[in-house]
Amino acid sequence: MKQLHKQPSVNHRRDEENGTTTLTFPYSPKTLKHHRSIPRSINYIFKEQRLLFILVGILIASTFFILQPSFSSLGTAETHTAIPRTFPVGITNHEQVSNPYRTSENYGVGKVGRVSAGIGRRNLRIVVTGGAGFVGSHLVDKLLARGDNVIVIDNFFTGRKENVMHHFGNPRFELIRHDVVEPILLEVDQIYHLACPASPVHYKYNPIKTIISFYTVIMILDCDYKTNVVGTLNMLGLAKRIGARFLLTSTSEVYGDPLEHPQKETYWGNVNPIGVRSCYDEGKRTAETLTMDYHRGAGVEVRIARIFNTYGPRMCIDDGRVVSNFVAQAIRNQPLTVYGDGKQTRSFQYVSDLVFHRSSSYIFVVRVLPTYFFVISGWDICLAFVLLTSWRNSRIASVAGEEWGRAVHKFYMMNLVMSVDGLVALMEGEHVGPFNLGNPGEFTMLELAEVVKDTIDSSATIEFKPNTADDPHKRKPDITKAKDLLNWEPKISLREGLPLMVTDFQRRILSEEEGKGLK
Ligand SMILES: O=C(O)[C@H]1O[C@H](OP(=O)(O)OP(=O)(O)OC[C@H]2O[C@@H](n3ccc(=O)[nH]c3=O)[C@H](O)[C@@H]2O)[C@H](O)[C@@H](O)[C@@H]1O
Repeated sequence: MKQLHKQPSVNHRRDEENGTTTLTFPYSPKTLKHHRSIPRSINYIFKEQRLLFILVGILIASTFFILQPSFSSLGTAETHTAIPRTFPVGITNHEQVSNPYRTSENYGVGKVGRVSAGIGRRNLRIVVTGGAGFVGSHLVDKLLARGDNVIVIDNFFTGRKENVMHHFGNPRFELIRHDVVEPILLEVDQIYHLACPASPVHYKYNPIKTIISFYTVIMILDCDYKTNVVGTLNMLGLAKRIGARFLLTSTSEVYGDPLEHPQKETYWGNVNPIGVRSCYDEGKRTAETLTMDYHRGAGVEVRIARIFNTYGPRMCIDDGRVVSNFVAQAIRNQPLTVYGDGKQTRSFQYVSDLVFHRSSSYIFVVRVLPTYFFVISGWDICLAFVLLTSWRNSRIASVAGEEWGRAVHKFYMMNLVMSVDGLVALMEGEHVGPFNLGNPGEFTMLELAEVVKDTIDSSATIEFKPNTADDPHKRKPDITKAKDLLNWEPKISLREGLPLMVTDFQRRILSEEEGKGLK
C-alpha cells in the first residue's frame, strides 16, 4: 500500500483534521467534460432552430402578458380556508359613484395580495348575483382568476356555499347572503345578474317570487318571476345610480315553443303567457324589457345574454333538469326518466364555454396545446412560456416542485381563458345584444340518454313519464351573431363535456351516500 501511494501519477493530500486521505488526480475527466459542454450546448441551441423557437415562445408569452390581465390568484384560490367575510354595506362615496371606471387604487380591497401579471388593464369590482349557483360560481372563478374583486350576492335558495368556499379568505372575494328582491347599495363597476332559479322544479315552487326577481338584479343570470322582475329592477336601479355596466343573463326560454328553428335573436318567440312555465319565460322577457328601457331611457350600459341549456360540474344534483337528472340516475343505478316520447330536442352547452372552468384546461392541454405548440416546435416554446410566467411573478429562482406546477398550471389557464368566455366577452364588448350563447349541437332526449349511457353505464334503462305542460318541442341556437360580433363559439361537445360533469357528480353522490350511512 505504501508503494502504491508513492506512485508519481497520484498526488497525496492528508486531511489533518479527520485523518482521511484524499487522492487528487492531475486532471479531472469531469472538468474536461465541462469545457467540452460549452460548444456542445451552443451546438444544441442552434441545431434545429431551437433558439428561434425559444425566442418565438418568449415573444408570444410577452404578448399574452401585455394583453392578458392578472393570473396571480391561480393555484392559490383553492387552498384558502373557509373564513367567510362580511361586506361593508352602505358605501356612498359620491366621487366613486360618478366615476365608475376609476383606478383600482381607489378601492379599499382591490390592492391586497395582488401580483399583476399583465399591464394595460386594471382590476374591476364586480357583483355577481346568484354567484354561489351553478353558472354564477364558475363565473366568479373566472373573474377572480383574472384579478378582479368579486362580490357575490346569493340567497342560497338554489346556490351552495360549497361552490365558492375555495375563495373564502381571498381578500378579493366577498360573499353576502341577500335576496335580490330587496334593494342593496354597493360600489361596483359591473353587475352580472344571474340570480334566479332556472330549473322548472325550482321556479314552479315559487312562481310569483321568480318573476319579481327579474326586476331586482343588475346582472340577471337566474330567476323566478319576482326575482326576475323586482330583482332586475333593483339591480338596474343600482347600475343607474352608480354608473355600473349591467349584464342580464336571460334564457333561451324567451323563445317559448319556437316556430322558427334554429332560433335567431330577431325571433320574438312563442310563449304561453298564462302557463306553468310563464313565471320564468315571461319573467325573463320582462327582465329583458326592463333592461332595454333602462338603457334607452336612463342611459345605463347594458348587455343581454340568452343562455341555452347549460350543464357541468356544480349543478344541483336534484336540480330537475334533464342532464343532471340523467347523470344522477345513471350513477345511482336508477332508470333514466324520459318525459313524453323523448323526441323533443335541446342544445346542450358545457359551462366552460359559457364562462370558464378549470377542468377544461386539461381538455385544452390534450387537444389544442399539441396542435399549436408541441407539433410546431417541441417543448421549447412551452418551456419558454413557463419560465416567463414564473419570472413575471418573481419566482424564477424557485421554479421547482410546487412552484413549477403552479407555473405550468398558469400557462394552461392563460390559454384557456382566452378561448372560452361567452359572458365575459359580452360584458367587455361593445354590443348590447341580445346574444344567443349556446351550443348548436341538437339532441333528442332519447339521444341524450344514449350519450349518458355510453358515458356512465351502458346497462342503464329508460323509463317513460308524462311530459310537463308547455314543454318546448325543439330548441337550437343560431349563434352567427355571437360568432361575428363577440368572436365567440362553444368548443366542447356533449361527449367531451359530460365526463367532466360525471366526475363531480360521482364524488358528491358518493359523499352524500356516505353521509347517510353515518347517520
Ligand atoms: O337549462 C336551461 O337552460 C333551461 O332549463 C329549463 O328548460 P328546459 O329546456 O325545459 O330544460 P330541462 O328541464 O332540462 O328539460 C329539457 C327536456 O328534457 C325533458 N326531461 C327533463 C327531465 C327529465 O328527467 N327527463 C326529461 O325527459 C323535459 O321534458 C324537456 O323536454 C328551464 O326551464 C329553463 O329555465 C332553463 O333556462
